[in-house]
Amino acid sequence: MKVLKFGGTSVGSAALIARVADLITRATATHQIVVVVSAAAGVTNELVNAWDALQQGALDVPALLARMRQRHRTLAHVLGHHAALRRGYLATLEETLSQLARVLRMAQSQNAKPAWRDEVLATGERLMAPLLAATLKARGVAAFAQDATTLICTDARHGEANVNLEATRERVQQWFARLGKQTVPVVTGFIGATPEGQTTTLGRGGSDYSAALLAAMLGAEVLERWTDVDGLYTADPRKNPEARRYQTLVLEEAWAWNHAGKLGMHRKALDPLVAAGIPVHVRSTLAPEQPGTWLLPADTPQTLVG
Ligand SMILES: Nc1ncnc2c1ncn2[C@@H]1O[C@H](COP(=O)(O)OP(=O)(O)O)[C@@H](O)[C@H]1O
Ligand SMILES: N[C@@H](CC(=O)OP(=O)(O)O)C(=O)O
Repeated sequence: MKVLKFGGTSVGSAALIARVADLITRATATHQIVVVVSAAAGVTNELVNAWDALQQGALDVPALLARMRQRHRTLAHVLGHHAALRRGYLATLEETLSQLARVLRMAQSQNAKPAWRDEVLATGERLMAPLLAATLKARGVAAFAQDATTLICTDARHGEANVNLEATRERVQQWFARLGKQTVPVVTGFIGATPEGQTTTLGRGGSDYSAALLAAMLGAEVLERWTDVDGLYTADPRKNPEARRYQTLVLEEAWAWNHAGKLGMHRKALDPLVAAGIPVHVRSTLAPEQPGTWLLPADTPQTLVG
């Protein structure tokens, strides 16, 4: 099986979501697939800003809800003429926005708690996973959205929660064993929950870590990390035009560089993969024909790449 992770830049428009759904559909022809998805580009930032404004007593809740509704209604154009799927998604959108409004109003009327901030930040992923699942269903794929709060067990360090690996492994493996081989779960990245069921977040960029946990715990053949650049570079290619793409990296070396902040991924993104010896293939959703970058465990036979 493979785990495919799509970051926010890969699902930032209806056209990109359609492209992502096509990539996933193609992958199901040869592999059992688990998808991990982030919030649409910019949505988590908007939620962070909203929370900060709330702290200063300056948040306009109806205006925020209207912007979130508009953005996701526009993204839902990807469902085209699939009226029932579109209706289903719009109902989920309204339920999720009502939940967001409820938490924001609670936070406005009492001392805002870090747990509520995580509940607010989780909204972006909770709006994207059902949309991508519906888009896959429109292509005949048996997909469903999976809220990761039932899979990723964490402590209560809100904003940057620590994952309980043993509890998470047990849940993830039991959950996966019950899935049909043709079924494609679309899991919300970035979020988990405390043993009491309180939503937590794994730190900004945390979907990389969510995907790595699932890939390691399921013994995936590979974790495909789909993003907006065609691999990992010697420096951030957006800031440094001289940056050069790596074709392959030794996973264990990349792990150290990533902890030093040099590869643009969540700090813990490679931890579970190094421990389990799972390769990573970093690829571009904008240019899927490009070879990308392979991160290979030190003992991988080179013939596996290709
Ligand atoms: N060494 C690096 N190699 C590749 N990309 C990097 C590197 N350092 C930083 N980045 C940045 O990481 C970005 C992709 O990560 P991110 O913005 O989180 O995307 P996603 O939406 O896929 O999660 C790239 O657009 C790039 O600017
Ligand atoms: N949406 C979250 C989690 C994440 O990982 O996003 P992305 O994959 O787009 O970096 C964030 O912006 O922090």
